[in-house]
Amino acid sequence: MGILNLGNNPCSLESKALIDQEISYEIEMNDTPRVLSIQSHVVSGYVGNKSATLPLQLLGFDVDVINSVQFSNHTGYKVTKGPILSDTDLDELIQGLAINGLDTYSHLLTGYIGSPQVLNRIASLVSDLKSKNPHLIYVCDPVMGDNGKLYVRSELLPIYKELVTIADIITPNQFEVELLTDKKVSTIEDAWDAIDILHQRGCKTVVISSTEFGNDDYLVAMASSHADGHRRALTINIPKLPTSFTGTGDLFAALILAWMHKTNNLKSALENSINTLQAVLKKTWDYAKAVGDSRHNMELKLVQSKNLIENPQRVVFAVDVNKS
Ligand SMILES: Nc1ncnc2c1ncn2[C@@H]1O[C@H](COP(=O)(O)OP(=O)(O)O)[C@@H](O)[C@H]1O
Ligand SMILES: Cc1ncc(COP(=O)(O)O)c(CN)c1O
Repeated sequence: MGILNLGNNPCSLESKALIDQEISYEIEMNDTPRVLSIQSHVVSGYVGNKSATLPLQLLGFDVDVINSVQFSNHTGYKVTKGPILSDTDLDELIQGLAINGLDTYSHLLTGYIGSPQVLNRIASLVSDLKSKNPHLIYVCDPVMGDNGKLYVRSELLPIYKELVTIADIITPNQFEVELLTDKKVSTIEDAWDAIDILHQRGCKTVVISSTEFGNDDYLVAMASSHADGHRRALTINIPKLPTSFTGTGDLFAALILAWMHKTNNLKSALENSINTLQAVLKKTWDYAKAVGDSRHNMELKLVQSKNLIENPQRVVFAVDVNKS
């Protein structure tokens, strides 16, 4: 806006300062990370892209959104209605972006995808986007189900088993780890074994959003990465709220993406993500307790948590685990 006022005396010191300021804004804009996020959209509530977009934007990302479904609400309500994106719809959107030169991204994030045909397109999309930006990070949240129940079609599983091998970061929950590895995960050692299987298949960073091994007080999130021949393995205990939420996995994947980019440090990324989630969930649960815990009242209180997302307060901390 300074530039518009420069007409009269473009050589003055003041105007030069304004021009310098404009240039630095422009550089900042060019440096802004750009995420292509392919997940569900819900008209009402906060899952999928509705859960991921605002936090990514608040943390400084431009977010380009493709809605894999447009549902009235998440699948936990009495009914869920709305259209599912087809593979030809996806192809058209990607083509439009490519023709206009809009397909250079720093990150690709995929979450809830309702159709096997669309999920089948993601591997080639990853390689196309990596040909535009070889440094692109692909974060795959293999959204399939929770607590032993699938909430997507079972044909998605074999496709995810392939897809996670080309992802840079994956963020499954405990049930999804079991599905991906065909391995029952009943103890923390089972979980480390499953993580090793996923590393052996090619995934560099595995973050399990939560595990539960019979402890009523804590969930445990686990993170492990192999980078430049160096292994880092972490766990973090999460005080458990006595209820269940929806959209938390989607928020978690978005936060991990954002904080990995901002800190380039698995421990900080895990701590910031978990602490943000705890603050958002506490706000959500306090509200639901006060007004009644209907599905609608249990939707994440994201908008109300703007400051907590921007400035996570670290209350719980990750610990290193010795793994070779
Ligand atoms: N009942 C709960 N109490 C405390 N934190 C929770 C609870 N449910 C979810 N979370 C938080 O949300 C994150 C993601 O939840 P999770 O259930 O693992 O994902 P998903 O929705 O994919 O199943 C966890 O890491 C945890 O921080
Ligand atoms: C449309 C939709 N999108 C995404 C999700 C995933 O939610 P969560 O983050 O809790 O795994 C759900 C949960 N059933 C859903 O119904």
